[in-house]
Amino acid sequence: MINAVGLHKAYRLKGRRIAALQGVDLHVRQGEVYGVVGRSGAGKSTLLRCVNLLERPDRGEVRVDGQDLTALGSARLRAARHGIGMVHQHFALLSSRTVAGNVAFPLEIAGVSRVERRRRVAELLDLVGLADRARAYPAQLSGGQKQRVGIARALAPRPKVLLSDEATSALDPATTAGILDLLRTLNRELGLTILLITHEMEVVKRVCDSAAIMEDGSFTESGRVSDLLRTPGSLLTRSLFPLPSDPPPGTVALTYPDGTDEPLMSQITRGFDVDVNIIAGALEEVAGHSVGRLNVRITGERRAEALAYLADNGLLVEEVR
Ligand SMILES: Nc1ncnc2c1ncn2[C@@H]1O[C@H](COP(=O)(O)OP(=O)(O)OP(=O)(O)O)[C@@H](O)[C@H]1O
Repeated sequence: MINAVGLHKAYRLKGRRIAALQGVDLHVRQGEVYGVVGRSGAGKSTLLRCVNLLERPDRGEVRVDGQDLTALGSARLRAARHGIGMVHQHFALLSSRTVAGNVAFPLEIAGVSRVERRRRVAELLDLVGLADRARAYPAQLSGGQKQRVGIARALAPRPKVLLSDEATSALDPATTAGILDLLRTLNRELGLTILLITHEMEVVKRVCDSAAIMEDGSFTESGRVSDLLRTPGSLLTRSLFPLPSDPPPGTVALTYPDGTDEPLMSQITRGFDVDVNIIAGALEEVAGHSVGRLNVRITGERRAEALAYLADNGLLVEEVR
């Protein structure tokens, strides 16, 4: 749905050249939630602005829904942007307009009739759980409610893609969870493709099907979260699941990407005559799936066979040296 290849972007600031994007390839599948996570200054906002061409990349190509945005003139680009909604960290609502007036705004610009606007605004406010606040002004809303208005407004032109620029970073954890769950629901029910940028791993953990880690203008790791959880040495896996203590050398870190239904530990103790001592462990939810991490000491003559058995059964097996 979003395919960006070889994106480069540099800024000039007081005679200094700042390379914000240094060859980013981004592939977001239709209907998935994709998170780009990284520290402040990594280039996340620049990347997002290059995806809808609010910022023109110096080099590289951006395709959204099959259309090469980098090749379009300004009129066709404006039209293409109707297919790409955006929500902002600080909501960007018009304070002089009511909730309904904010959501109706893009529809007015697009020349949608008054009757149709009313119908659509009511539908959108219902969708984001704000049907009873249509006449309120932004100043009368909580942060979470403001972001719901921002989301409803972004969805008004029926975009296929939603870009989220740190949509939850100004919100407290409970409100963040509510907004992320709303994004997940919209993703599932409307088939909306969502690209979000964030500096919080928790956001990736809660909603993302795929993710990339961004550092100094490029991706150091990217892919489906379920695949990254199977990738030895994955930074994302380490950041999502720091083990409770520094794992002692000679132990093994095990990741269960598909939950912990199989009694694999008892199978290896019986099947390979090894002893298993559990040192630390955690079970977490990742985008609605449970993922386990264990740090264990395994001893016995057939230890190597036991580890191979675990890997064959879908576990990521990493020896701690
Ligand atoms: N308009 C601009 N002019 C000059 N430099 C800029 C501009 N926009 C971004 N930069 C610089 O480009 C680099 C990447 O910035 P960007 O905002 O994309 O990072 P980010 O990961 O989104 O960080 P943050 O979360 O703090 O916004 C930074 O060094 C930033 O200072």
